[in-house]
Amino acid sequence: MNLKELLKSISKQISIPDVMIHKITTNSQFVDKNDLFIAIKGYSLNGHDFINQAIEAGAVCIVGEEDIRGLPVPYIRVSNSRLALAELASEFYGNPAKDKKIIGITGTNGKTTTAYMIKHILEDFGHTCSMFGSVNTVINGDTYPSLNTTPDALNLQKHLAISNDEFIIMEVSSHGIAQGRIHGITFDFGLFTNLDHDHLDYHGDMEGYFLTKAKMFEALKNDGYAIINNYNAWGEKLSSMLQSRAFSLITLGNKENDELTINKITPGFSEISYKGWSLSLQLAILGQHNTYNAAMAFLTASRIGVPTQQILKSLRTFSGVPGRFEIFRRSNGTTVVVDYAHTAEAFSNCLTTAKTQGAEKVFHVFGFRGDRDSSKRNKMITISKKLADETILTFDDLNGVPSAAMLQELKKLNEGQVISDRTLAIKHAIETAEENDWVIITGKGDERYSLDFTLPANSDKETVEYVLQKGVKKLKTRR
Ligand SMILES: CC(=O)N[C@H]1[C@@H](OP(=O)(O)OP(=O)(O)OC[C@H]2O[C@@H](n3ccc(=O)[nH]c3=O)[C@H](O)[C@@H]2O)O[C@H](CO)[C@@H](O)[C@@H]1O[C@H](C)C(=O)N[C@@H](C)C(=O)N[C@H](CCC(=O)O)C(=O)O
Ligand SMILES: Nc1ncnc2c1ncn2[C@@H]1O[C@H](COP(=O)(O)OP(=O)(O)OP(=O)(O)O)[C@@H](O)[C@H]1O
Repeated sequence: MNLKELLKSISKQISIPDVMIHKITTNSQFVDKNDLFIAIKGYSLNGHDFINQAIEAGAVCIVGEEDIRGLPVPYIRVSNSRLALAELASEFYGNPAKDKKIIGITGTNGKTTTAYMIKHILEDFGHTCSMFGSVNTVINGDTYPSLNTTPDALNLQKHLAISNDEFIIMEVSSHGIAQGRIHGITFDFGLFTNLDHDHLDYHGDMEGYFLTKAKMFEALKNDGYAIINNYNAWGEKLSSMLQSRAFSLITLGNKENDELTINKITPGFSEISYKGWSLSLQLAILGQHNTYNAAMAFLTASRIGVPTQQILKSLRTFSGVPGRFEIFRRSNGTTVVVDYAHTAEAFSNCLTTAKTQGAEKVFHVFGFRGDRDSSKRNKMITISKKLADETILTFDDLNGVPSAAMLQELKKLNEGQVISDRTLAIKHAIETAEENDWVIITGKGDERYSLDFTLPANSDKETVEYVLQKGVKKLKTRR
């Protein structure tokens, strides 16, 4: 694309070279000849510090938000580099969002599961779907690993440009919203699953976190649908905020105005009321929280036009998401669950499910990601100690925190049991548990990477398969 043409919306500078740019990048290490480099102030580093490196590597123009002069190539100063990045990326890829039907899912928990459920229902009915989320990215039937829950603006626009699918189902994280990754995108559907204490290191307090999530609904089309889970108090608050908006507001809850009500949840089977009909919702996966996710998926698919009985049929065959309440059995009968819970409410759902399934004793193994919201840790410990019979703390992704400091923190939080080596902690719990006991491991799910390079980056699923000798003979020490 011609650089002058690309920059016309943000700069009237006549000295912009008349060149075809090769690509846009925000990382000086990836700059090639004739690239446009956009300097972003990051969480830990500042892209403006890498401008000279970018120019040396061949950047023909720089966009940034700091006052910088005397560069050998044109420098365009904008008020917000991240927003400029989103606008330029959209322009560069031909404004791909405008013709797409986009379903945005936000909330603390349940985004991935709900996204998978919607994809499964729509595909069963013959639609094609792209999906951008924390587990992986699926476009035109091909699967790629995901870097972030919500792709950065450049990748998002690129993904949209290459997708030929009828629907785009995307998880929208609060970081993604705050960092302008979805700037310029408009949604046909906006889903809010719930809100629980998380990411307050980034958002300050629950109100700030909530308002960031709520911003996604500013980008909902007037003829679109907001689908909100009012069983969560934050959902109710969001619903009342959205009352006067032009789009349709559809709620899941237990009040008269709610379109779908969950009357009874039993393992694998729930009774729901939908538009006056009494229906039974059957799921092959466990976890009472999954009934809420299924109800959100139901409401979405229903508005898209999938018949009710067809939706219920698809939900019955939904096999779950890797590392989300995934169940394994030891030869002695012990049930082992790998889950991705990161909040107190998610812990409560998991541990309660084990008890309602008849677990005699529940062993709970988990840790905390280093350098991330430490204010939620006490709540998580409290709920684990209340609902589990044995709480075993271990290392999660240290994310740069020295192991000695994390060990000290774990010992302070749980005077009982701390086994720092995650594999050993999991092995200990599984080998101690008896026939009717459950071992619940929360934190890494099937996440096969680590932000830290000091510990092996195995997922909990891999570790459990190794401990149970299910095909994995040797645990890889990927870092
Ligand atoms: C803390 C954070 O948000 N980091 C994100 C950020 O990293 P970054 O490397 O750009 O930031 P940085 O290191 O401060 O660098 C600043 C700038 O300098 C540039 N730079 C840096 C070094 C260099 O040599 N040259 C150079 O130009 C960088 O390219 C960048 O533009 O931008 C990257 C590209 O978009 C993201 O992948 C990365 O997400 C990391 C992996 C992360 O953990 N993010 C979390 C906070 C996150 O976004 N999570 C949510 C989900 C949360 C949830 O719901 O559980 C998500 O949507 O994924
Ligand atoms: N509706 C729900 N309410 C409460 N907890 C839930 C709900 N759905 C899932 N969970 C819990 O949250 C964990 C993560 O689920 P899921 O991956 O679907 O959520 P997410 O919003 O995508 O989370 P993340 O952004 O951390 O990947 C699950 O393993 C489960 O413990």
